Amino acid sequence: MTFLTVQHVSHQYFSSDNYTKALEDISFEVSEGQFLSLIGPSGCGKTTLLSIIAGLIHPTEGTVLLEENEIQKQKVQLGYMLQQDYLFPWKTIKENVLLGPHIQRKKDVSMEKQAEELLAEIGIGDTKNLYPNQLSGGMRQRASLARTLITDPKILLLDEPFSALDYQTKLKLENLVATILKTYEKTAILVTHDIEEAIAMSDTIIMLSASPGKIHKIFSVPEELQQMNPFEARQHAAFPSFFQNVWKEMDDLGQ
Ligand SMILES: Nc1ncnc2c1ncn2[C@@H]1O[C@H](COP(=O)(O)OP(=O)(O)OP(=O)(O)O)[C@@H](O)[C@H]1O
Repeated sequence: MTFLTVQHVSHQYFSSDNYTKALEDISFEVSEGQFLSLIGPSGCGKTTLLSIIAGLIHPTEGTVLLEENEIQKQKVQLGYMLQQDYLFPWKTIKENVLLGPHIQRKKDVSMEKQAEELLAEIGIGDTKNLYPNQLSGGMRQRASLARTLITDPKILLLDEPFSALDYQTKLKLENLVATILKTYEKTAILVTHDIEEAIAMSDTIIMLSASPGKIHKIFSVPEELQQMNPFEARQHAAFPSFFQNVWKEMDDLGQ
């Protein structure tokens, strides 16, 4: 069954004296457990599309359905991971992770145990009583991942979550996120400027063209790369030729 359906979505931003046509007639489907990436030139509407899928922006035209119900008419648990971690500086890492459950009034010992287990699983168990300013950027993004996962979101929306990290940390985090999402069988949509990252992490890549953003091409990542973690995928013989195909297509957009 199709999990998420984006149907004929167009969006315009209006201001007092003009308007910007950000997206035009975007349609695609995502199945449960799929990892989809959105790529395209700067300003092509990737973040706008992610915000529409999150229900934060109402599209000028079209609809987004989750399990056949309009996303804006239901209370869907979505997870968001952004370039900035937005951890609260006055709360410990464990308290930050427990923020979602506390808002949902799930304030019991089992949640605390789950937070600790999650932090341990993503490799920062010993930071639970520290404050965000005592952690490196990569560790903070790990904490942000734990905070997202503890609410058991139906979909994870990832808006360039690794772009502020150094290359080494970024590779480690890509691996961790991909592995965790596979383990928990989560559906994810990643916005990225990085073609390599999109190939290494996802099953499907949607390339948008700009002004307004339209679907230019949908790529299926080669099966053998999908089976691997991002680090292994980058080493595989099929990676460079597929990268070249995607790169050429992006280059042909000339934007
Ligand atoms: N709040 C807003 N008001 C008016 N125009 C906006 C607003 N947000 C985005 N836009 C415009 O909509 C278009 C798409 O922007 P969006 O941020 O979605 O693109 P993007 O592909 O995510 O960009 P980037 O890759 O640079 O992050 C751009 O022309 C942008 O200037």
